[in-house]
Amino acid sequence: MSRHRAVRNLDYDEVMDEFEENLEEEEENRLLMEQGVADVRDALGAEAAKVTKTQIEEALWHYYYDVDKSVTYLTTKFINPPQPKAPKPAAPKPTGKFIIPLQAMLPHELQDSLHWAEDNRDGLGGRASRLTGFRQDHVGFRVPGSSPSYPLPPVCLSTHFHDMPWGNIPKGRESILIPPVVPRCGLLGGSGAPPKMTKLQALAAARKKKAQEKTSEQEVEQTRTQMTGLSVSSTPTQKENTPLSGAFSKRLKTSSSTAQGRVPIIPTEPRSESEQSVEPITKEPEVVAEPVQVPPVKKAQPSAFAQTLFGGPTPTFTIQQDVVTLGLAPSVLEAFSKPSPDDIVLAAQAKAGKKPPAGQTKKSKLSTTNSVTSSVAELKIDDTPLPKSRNLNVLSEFEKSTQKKNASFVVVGHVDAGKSTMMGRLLLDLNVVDQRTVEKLRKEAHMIGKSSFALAWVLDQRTEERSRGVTIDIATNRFETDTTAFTILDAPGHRDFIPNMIAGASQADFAVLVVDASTGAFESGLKGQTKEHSLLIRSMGVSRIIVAVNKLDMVNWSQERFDEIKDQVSGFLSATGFQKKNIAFVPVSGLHGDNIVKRSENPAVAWYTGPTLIEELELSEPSARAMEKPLRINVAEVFRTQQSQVTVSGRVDAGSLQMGDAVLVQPATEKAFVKSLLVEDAPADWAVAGQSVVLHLSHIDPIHVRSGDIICDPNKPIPKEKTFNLKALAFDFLMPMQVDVHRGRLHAAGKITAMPALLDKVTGAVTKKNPRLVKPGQVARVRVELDDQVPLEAGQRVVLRSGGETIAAGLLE
Ligand SMILES: Nc1nc2c(ncn2[C@@H]2O[C@H](COP(=O)(O)OP(=O)(O)OP(=O)(O)O)[C@@H](O)[C@H]2O)c(=O)[nH]1
Repeated sequence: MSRHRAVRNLDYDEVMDEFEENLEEEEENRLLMEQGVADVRDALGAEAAKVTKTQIEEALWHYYYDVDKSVTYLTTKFINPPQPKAPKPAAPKPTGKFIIPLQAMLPHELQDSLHWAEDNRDGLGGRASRLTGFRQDHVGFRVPGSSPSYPLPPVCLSTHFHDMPWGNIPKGRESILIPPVVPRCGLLGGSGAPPKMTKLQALAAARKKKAQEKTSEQEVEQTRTQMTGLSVSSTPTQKENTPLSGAFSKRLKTSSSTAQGRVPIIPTEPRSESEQSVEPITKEPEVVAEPVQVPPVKKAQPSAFAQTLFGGPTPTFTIQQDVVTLGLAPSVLEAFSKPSPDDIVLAAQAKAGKKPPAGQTKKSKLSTTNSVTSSVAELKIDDTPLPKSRNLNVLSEFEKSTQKKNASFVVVGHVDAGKSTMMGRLLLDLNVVDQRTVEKLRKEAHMIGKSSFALAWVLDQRTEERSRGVTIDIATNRFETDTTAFTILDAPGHRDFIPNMIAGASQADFAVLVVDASTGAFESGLKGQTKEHSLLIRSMGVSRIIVAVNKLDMVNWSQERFDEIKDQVSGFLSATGFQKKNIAFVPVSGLHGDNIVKRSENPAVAWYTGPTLIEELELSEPSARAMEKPLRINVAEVFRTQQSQVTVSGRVDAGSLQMGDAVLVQPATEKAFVKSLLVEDAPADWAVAGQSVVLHLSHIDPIHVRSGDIICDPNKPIPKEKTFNLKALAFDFLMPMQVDVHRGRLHAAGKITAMPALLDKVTGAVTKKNPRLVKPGQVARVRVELDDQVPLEAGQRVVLRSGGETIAAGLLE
């Protein structure tokens, strides 16, 4: 078994613990020796002067502090040495029948020394052989590796070598043989005073001996497992030698620490067979007379373990050495022979952008590449200069301007009530759309059997809308009268597209409610979206409404029908919250253009002398503008243009802005700059509340801007809320339930968590606390909790829907 394997099999923690314990025992041994010397001197009496203290100590050490044996030995050897016997005739040389090892001819002290040396071939403490009871008698000596053992007669060197020339020493020059009590070769390779055998050395030797007997692969695997679980702390002293940072450096430090503190780290070359031989021992000192001199002994190379325990040549720490001298299995060595991919990445990061070194696995390369790619992708390097601001006083500019007043209205009503056709007619008669375009649309509509939708196609421009004959999303268009610039928000009437209608209604100053006057259509519409749209627009703050009683041509312009519808709708609208002064009725035919822009020339409509639709529109005042409040723009659409990767359209709900302004996008909380802007589709330097704008933003990534977001003043941003209280008008039964919250283009999932009170519709006073149920038509304070944070603030209007139905709408408190 190699020394490495033996070292691996040691439990280093246990060894070190015992080493510390034995330091204390060293002191006990010293006291014991002093006491023994004193006892021996007492026993020798006057003869004690003939021996030195060193001889006494060696005797005591040899006989394990046995005073009697030590006295006998000292008396025999030093005080009353036996007279040398006369040389005997030459002994018969051993025959070839019995080959007796030379060791067997040595005195038992030398035999011990020889065994001790054998035990120390590889540098580990062989003195343990004596402490562990390994004593060999010179009779029946058994040579390891040879068998059988042969009983031999006692021999002595003087007898054995009596015929040797150098053995014929003149009598006067004879000296007394003092066999070395402790051999000078071995563990530490020292030649000075014999070191004491400590328990720790004995333990190490015993374990080595034991470890040598273990050779199975199972034990190797077990050792690997133990090494894997080995846990040691790092020491700062290794930091100087391990300049790498990160996990790799940490592991190096740990490894070094382990080696330094517990494991031998000096790589030692395996000794040659010659070095491991017992040849030096065979040249051990002869039995010579005084002076006592120990012949030079070849120094054994101190073992790595011995160096660790007792010190030795200054070790040289290198990373590779640390790993190698751990004596790990090849697979383990391989695993730690190179920096791990993580270490490489960390090192590369530390070196700021240098290429990772080769040798990584494909997987690590891929992950590193992905990481770098994503990092690069996340880099937002917008080196375009910031837009220059003219630092205008926008409100002052607005006052000085000669712009027409802006007004936007949403066109609502039941599906197929004629909303798009009516707006098409309006644009046609206002020459916003020329007759040629309408003729073209008429032909196209005719080709698919939808000739009657030609005017509607002026606004319904999507293929699906045209093929299906229904409006799907809000269609915007603009026209101007002498006094006002109008923005049309043509909303879908189909119930499936209510959220889009809500988005349109949120941008409107007032509304045009289109009612189909044909037989049966009005009634069905009243039960359908006529009623729902009316409730919604009122709940969303629209206070002015123009009811266009359409398709009267289909009922021969019946005044009765008109009056009937007027009565029913006005009653309903009043109940919804519209004031009578803000409700207007106009008998029209969108398809034929009666009373849209031009007063009807049909005699059947002579009974109506009131304003046309366009006149009613002009009579409608836009709602109050919150120009002096912090900037709030409700983002309707986000798209890409030549001017900017991030272009948004929407309506300025509050405040003002100008080119070059910094803005904040919520809920992303991302800053951007207004590169340029359009107001009512025309380039402008500034915009104020109530205007529809298109903003070209810079210094922001498109992923941070979505429909429904709020662009706001970065100094006074709109808060992001997850819960809010709502003063809601119930369209359906309300109770704690899941709801969808709609605000403009924003849709957010949430739930009604509480209904603190029922409120009076007019005064807003609490009429009942904590109702279990809110009935349709009642107003209540409800608490809504959202799944995610949403930019919300008091004064905003939101709609609650559930299961595809509008169940409530109201005002944030
Ligand atoms: N006779 C007659 N038909 C009309 C009039 N206005 C619209 N229509 C017809 O009504 C049908 C629906 O018209 P649209 O304008 O698409 O109705 P809408 O309200 O916009 O429909 P959605 O937007 O899908 O809800 C078309 O066939 C029109 O020709 C009208 O004044 N008289």
